[in-house]
Amino acid sequence: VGVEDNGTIEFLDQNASSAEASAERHSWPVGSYSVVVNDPSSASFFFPGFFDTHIHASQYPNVGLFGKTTLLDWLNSYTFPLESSFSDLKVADNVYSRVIARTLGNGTTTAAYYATVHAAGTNLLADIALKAGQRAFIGRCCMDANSPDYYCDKNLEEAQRATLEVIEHIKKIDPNHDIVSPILTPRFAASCSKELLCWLGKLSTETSLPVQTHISENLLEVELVKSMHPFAASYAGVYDKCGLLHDRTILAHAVHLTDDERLLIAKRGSGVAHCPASNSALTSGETRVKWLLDAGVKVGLGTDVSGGFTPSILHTARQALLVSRHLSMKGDETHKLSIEEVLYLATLGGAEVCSLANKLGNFLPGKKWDAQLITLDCKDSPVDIFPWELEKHEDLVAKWLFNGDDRNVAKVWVDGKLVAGTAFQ
Ligand SMILES: Nc1nc2[nH]cnc2c(=O)[nH]1
Ligand SMILES: [Zn+2]
Repeated sequence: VGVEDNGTIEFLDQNASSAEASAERHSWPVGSYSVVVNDPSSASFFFPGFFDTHIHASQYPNVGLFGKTTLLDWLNSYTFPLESSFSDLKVADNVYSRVIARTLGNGTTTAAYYATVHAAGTNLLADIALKAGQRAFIGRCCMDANSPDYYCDKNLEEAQRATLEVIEHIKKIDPNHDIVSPILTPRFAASCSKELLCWLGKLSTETSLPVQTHISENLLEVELVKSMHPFAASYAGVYDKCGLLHDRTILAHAVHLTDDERLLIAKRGSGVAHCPASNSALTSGETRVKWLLDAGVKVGLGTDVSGGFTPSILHTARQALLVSRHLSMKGDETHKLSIEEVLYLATLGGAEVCSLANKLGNFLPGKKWDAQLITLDCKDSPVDIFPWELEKHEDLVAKWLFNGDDRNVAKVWVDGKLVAGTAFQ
């Protein structure tokens, strides 16, 4: 793969014998290129970097901790107490550094992060992502209603001020948002006033900034939203009436949508972050991914750490495949997702949800080199490969999906730069 200095993919050679030979064939002058070559006789391959379209960076210490709770009691007993501790920047620094190192090491080259309500901690998350070289959408969590006194925006004005502070900070550290971008983040309709939702919708229209939020994750939550916001006919309608449903909006979960909501979301061009590990852990339900795709809704994968127990998108893709089979066991085979389909959700699907498919998501020349080098025959590999399997590329990918982990991620590039992996020094 020939990559220009600015990280853009210039060419792909299926049969390159060496970097030099390949560069010469494409008339690249010596020294002006960077060509990465993979040995086809090894159990290794390049793969596009993963997109995590929904992850709460601040909840990383709680991965695996959810007991038998469901969404609303989980928020009160596990989540809000942890997030409130991010008023301490030492806690924020420790957790954010580790979650970024961990996700990058698992091949996540782009992540849409929730931080907490704290502006200073959220700014720190942006600093850490930029320094580590991970593409990141950074959201300060807005929550001015129906939230605990010890952890909330005290009023509308406070939510507005803190939101603008984070946008300003990120503009300063990455003016063109090449690597880190702010994302407007109403936590969910059940924790925001109508005034705050509509202010964020207006801000999004004026600035073109993206939006992320939760939708229809849990049946009790759906009822709560209905009672809090009777001005709209549906959960999706609340966001729509406030100008928050557009083609830069990421909606996490979307488990219990009605058909009308599905069509509205498709019409507005919003994307869904499918979070299968979280939906199983918190017994939220089973998102009908094929049903969404059939209507033209964009779908990517989200770990939803720490409703989800794994920071790995590979593991999340595995969960997406299994959840689709649980849906199909109820009698409708059309729900079943293939290996190719869940890996599409993990990469190009995620790029579409993040409105980045024009520059990321696969290896078409002209796109950016955000990539992983996967090696299945590495030291301590969790995957056993047999000699007769080396030529069967589809089988190698299947074995990787079901048994691989971060030990198989040898190198991770973002924007053409090597940023992580077991071979990263
Ligand atoms: N999974 C999940 N759903 C939410 N709904 C509102 N907040 C949250 C959260 O932190 N995690
Ligand atoms: Zn979430």
